[in-house]
Amino acid sequence: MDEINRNSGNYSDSESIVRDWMTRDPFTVKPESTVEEAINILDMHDIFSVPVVDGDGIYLGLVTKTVLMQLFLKDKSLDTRVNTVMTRDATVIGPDDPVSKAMGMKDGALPVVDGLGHLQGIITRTDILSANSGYIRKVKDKLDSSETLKHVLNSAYEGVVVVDKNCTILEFNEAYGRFIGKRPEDVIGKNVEDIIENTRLPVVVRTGIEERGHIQRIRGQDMVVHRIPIKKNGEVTGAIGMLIFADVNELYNIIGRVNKKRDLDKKGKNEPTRKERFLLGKIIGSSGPMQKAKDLARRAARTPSTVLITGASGTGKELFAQAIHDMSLFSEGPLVSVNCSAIPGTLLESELFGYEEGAFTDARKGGRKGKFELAHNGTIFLDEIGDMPLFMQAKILRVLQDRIVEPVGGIQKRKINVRIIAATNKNLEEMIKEGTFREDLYYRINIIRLELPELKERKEDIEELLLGFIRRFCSEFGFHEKVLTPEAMEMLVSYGWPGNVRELENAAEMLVSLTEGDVIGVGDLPKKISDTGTRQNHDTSSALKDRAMEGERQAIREMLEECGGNKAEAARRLGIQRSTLYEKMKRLGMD
Ligand SMILES: Nc1ncnc2c1ncn2[C@@H]1O[C@H](COP(=O)(O)OP(=O)(O)OP(=O)(O)O)[C@@H](O)[C@H]1O
Repeated sequence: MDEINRNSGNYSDSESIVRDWMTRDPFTVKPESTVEEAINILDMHDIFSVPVVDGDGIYLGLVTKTVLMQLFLKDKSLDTRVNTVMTRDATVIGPDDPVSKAMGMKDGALPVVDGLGHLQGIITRTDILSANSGYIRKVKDKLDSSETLKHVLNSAYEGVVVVDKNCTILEFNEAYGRFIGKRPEDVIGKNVEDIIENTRLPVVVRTGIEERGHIQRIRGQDMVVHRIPIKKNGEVTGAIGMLIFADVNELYNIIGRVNKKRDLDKKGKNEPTRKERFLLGKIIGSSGPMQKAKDLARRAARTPSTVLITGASGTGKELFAQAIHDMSLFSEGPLVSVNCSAIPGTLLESELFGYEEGAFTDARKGGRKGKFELAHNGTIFLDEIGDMPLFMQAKILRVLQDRIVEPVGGIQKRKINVRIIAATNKNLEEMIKEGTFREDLYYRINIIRLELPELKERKEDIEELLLGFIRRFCSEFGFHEKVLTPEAMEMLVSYGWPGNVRELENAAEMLVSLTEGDVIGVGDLPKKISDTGTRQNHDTSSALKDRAMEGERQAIREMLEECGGNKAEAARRLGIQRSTLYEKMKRLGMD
């Protein structure tokens, strides 16, 4: 039997295989069939040849029209059995052979015979034609997609280089070429080490381990690169190198933008992020003015704009400044506080701007950095800015405008990147009228204005603050948690708190430290507080309190409804601790 290259092919995967295109279950004749029977089959089905197969499906030979014609010429009987006249050495083909091997066949169809000699089918000229058109389509698609790939590579903003296992460059896009100043056609086919300095693609090819997000210095510029091995059947056949950003600063900008966007996305229109919730959660108080202040702080943190925090002493200005810094894009940098009223005017300049060596008699060797420079990439908190002498007001105007500092006695100016938060308990508008505060400076700092109300204007917060502070001090001092009697609480709430939250915090500390036992009663309160708790005051304040309590009840009820009764979620959304919510509900008779 003459086989066409059976098992000899090392054909490409995409080439058509006989098994996929042959005609299965072809017409056959038995060896004992007569020539007449064979002629009938060929005639009836208009075919050129018919295979002869025994009872076990084993292929024996082929009866063709040519052979039969010759029989007629020799006057042979129609009863002659086909096994005596069939062609035994006709060409056959294997089911796993490529269709291309069947091309150029003589007999119209080739029997397809497997390794055990069984007839699997026949492959006709029509089968070959179908297979070929399928193959051509596949090749065309492939060509199209490689064109598309080339186009994608060349329009990519990132540099891309592809090497084979010998580190020879196979692909090299235009972006990479622009960056290293070489044309792709000049580098393809060259060894990558001769083209790209410090390349680690050979290492990746050798180890098969990918490297993502590495910094590589190319042409004096730090680049972020990925190097990815290409594997086939577990073996490394090459690697891809990608230059991701034109320079690392761009990466930082992108990270900043991504973080900002993530924060914006997370807050779904205006919802605080987790970090914001955590930081603002440290600021106790859920009264309307406090919620407004927290919301403004959160929004201010998302911009680099200067913030002016105003409010009486002890209202939490510094606490808010800290929270804004912690929530802002400057939180990776330091928060540097300067109390403008505590530093003598003469020293303030060198304190803020630093000085160069030899700037004045006592100047430290090597000079000293000022607070503005120390706050570089972070936040500077100018506390009590209303107490800054006029000559200094003029000097810091320049920094606020251009972010440029000039150390005392220095000639070199320095550019700084800093977020400014100023605070004061003074009435700056009045000071401008009096001529003690510069109007131009005022407009420079009064960009985002956060006004913190006095405690007496948000009495609803007093209980929450007291409970929070008492809990904190008990835990700090290792005490069992102490509770206030309702009368003591009422008296504390009706007190005026001229020193605001600072005074209240100190009072809570004193009460926790000095009260014996776990219950803090009216007798434990400082005289100034119990004295003001007269009946008269008490009457007016309790009417006020009733209204406030009803307001609170309603707010809690609504939030609980919104949260499907989930108290933890309701507390979170109200911006208070879960335990505070429980305590409040108990006090408001909502259990
Ligand atoms: N809402 C609050 N929640 C918890 N603690 C607070 C709150 N407000 C203020 N405090 C605390 O009260 C104290 C005084 O606050 P802070 O120093 O921020 O006030 P200030 O307005 O900057 O005061 P000053 O004007 O006197 O500098 C601090 O210990 C602060 O942590």
